Amino acid sequence: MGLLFSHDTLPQRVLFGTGKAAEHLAAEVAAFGATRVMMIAGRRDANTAAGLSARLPVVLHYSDIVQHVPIESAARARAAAREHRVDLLVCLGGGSAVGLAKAVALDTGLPVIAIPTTYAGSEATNVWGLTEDGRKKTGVDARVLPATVIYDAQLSLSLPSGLSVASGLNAMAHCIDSLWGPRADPINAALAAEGIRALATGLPAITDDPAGIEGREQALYGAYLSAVAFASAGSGLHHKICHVLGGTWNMPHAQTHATVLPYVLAFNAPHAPEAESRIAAAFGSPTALEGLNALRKRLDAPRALKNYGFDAADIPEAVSLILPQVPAINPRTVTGENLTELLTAALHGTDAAGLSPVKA
Ligand SMILES: NC(=O)c1ccc[n+]([C@@H]2O[C@H](COP(=O)([O-])OP(=O)(O)OC[C@H]3O[C@@H](n4cnc5c(N)ncnc54)[C@H](O)[C@@H]3O)[C@@H](O)[C@H]2O)c1
Ligand SMILES: O=C(O)CCC(=O)CC(=O)O
Repeated sequence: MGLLFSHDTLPQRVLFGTGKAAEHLAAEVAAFGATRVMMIAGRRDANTAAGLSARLPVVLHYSDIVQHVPIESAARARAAAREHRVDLLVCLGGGSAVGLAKAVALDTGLPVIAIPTTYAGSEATNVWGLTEDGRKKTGVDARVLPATVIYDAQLSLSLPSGLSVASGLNAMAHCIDSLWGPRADPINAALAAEGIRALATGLPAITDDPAGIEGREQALYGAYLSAVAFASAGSGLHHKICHVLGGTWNMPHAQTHATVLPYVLAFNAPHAPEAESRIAAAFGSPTALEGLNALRKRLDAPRALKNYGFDAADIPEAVSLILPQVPAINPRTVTGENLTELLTAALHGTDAAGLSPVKA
């Protein structure tokens, strides 16, 4: 059969330019006609946020940001936005800052301008996430898609190499999972392949020269492509696993993704030949797993879930929480047995290539 697919492109303006964030932000705030801006940025970013918004009509600087957006944190931010009669949300920071802005937008319908400083990619998706009683819930809603994204590599220079690697591999996971996600299509695949290439170029450049701009620009560009592909394709097996681990054991998002990725790739790739050859080609390596592993080695990537708050005793609960969420279509059938094997290998950081092949 020829090509047969449907694809939704999300409406969003992207402004890219190193050293241009203040100029781009001022123009966007003016274009919105905003007069009461809520600036969401963590304490670490307070000075940068103040500098970027010095001449803007900011009525509230908000810094109470918690990873995985607990509902209590969302409620506080929503109340503050209402109290200050905010008409535009601007968020500066990683996925946690963007996630909080999305939580406010979900409730209020306020537009969001996102200025990301990690490679998490939340800025380019219409996906929200909230955590309640140790369970992370996600959903899709047009209201949470930032209207404008402003990428400025200068603002990511302070992201330490280790976090850059972990976050960049979070973006890599968006690319790889989008090749077998529930709504995978050729457009997502093209974006993902270019995202893999950009990240595989940018991340080593960052670790070689953390103060250099080119690697940071490539990583931001790759992160954007990865998020567009992920938003369109939907969560595949990898994201379902990391979503449960992050929400239930409050594990650090980027490091969890970076650790789990080679195991899901080793698990699925032998059963997804088209995805496997696309990933391999994007890495310029004989196989997808070899390409990813070579990059991970070069970057000294996060290796074992046991280093991030997960324990062998947690595996049965993780399996029981993940199994009902496994996408209906995955290249390889997921069972309690093979999922336990995958999580056990990721827990200890053993060679992903050693995962058992599917039984005939
Ligand atoms: N909804 C979506 O589509 C989507 C996509 C990806 C991630 N997320 C969510 O985003 C969150 C994770 O985002 P994250 O991995 O960016 O983590 P994060 O935003 O929590 O940032 C991680 C750490 O890096 C620090 N940091 C961020 N930028 C920095 C910089 N430039 N310099 C120095 N330090 C910096 C932060 O202060 C924090 O301590 C999770 O809650 C995840 O679920 C959502
Ligand atoms: O905002 C969320 O928590 C849900 C989407 C998400 O986290 C994507 C990812 O796992 O990287």
